[in-house]
Amino acid sequence: MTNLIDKSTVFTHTESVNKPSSRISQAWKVAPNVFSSFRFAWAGVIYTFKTQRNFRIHTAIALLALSSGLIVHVTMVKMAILALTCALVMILELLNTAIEAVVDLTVGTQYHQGAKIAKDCAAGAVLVSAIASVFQGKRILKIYEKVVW
Ligand SMILES: Nc1ncnc2c1ncn2[C@@H]1O[C@H](COP(=O)(O)OP(=O)(O)OP(=O)(O)O)[C@@H](O)[C@H]1O
Repeated sequence: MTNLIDKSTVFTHTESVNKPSSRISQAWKVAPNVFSSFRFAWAGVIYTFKTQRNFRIHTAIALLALSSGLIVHVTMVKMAILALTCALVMILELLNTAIEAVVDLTVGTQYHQGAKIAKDCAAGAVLVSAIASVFQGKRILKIYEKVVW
């Protein structure tokens, strides 16, 4: 069981939650413009890439599928579906990481049935999308026919 949150992060968050007015001013300071928002969003992607093995695997498979799509010259529409399918899996992995972090923030290392349900369902969403994307990718690319035959 991995706990994504360290104690100092929890303390800072609790402090800001207890002071609503300071939270608003902090939010303004934290993301003063749209470029900062992009930077923080990108930091989330980098964090997930660094800490989540499954996200790295999904990224590698997505790159492989997209480059295969280019190599076998699939149509633009099929390429778009392929890209969206890959993106969906990665988006759900990002949300899974976010849910894990919120659960860890709430219950820490304590066992809680609600925490188990939240984490299992979030992981289940990734699993379902990954299975669907494998079938979708195989159908679109028809790699077996092109490469094997
Ligand atoms: N606080 C908790 N209370 C009860 N069960 C928990 C708790 N934390 C984790 N679990 C159980 O342990 C499993 C693994 O949790 P963990 O936080 O290690 O996720 P993970 O292995 O990083 O998941 P993923 O591979 O999806 O990133 C969860 O799916 C859940 O069933």
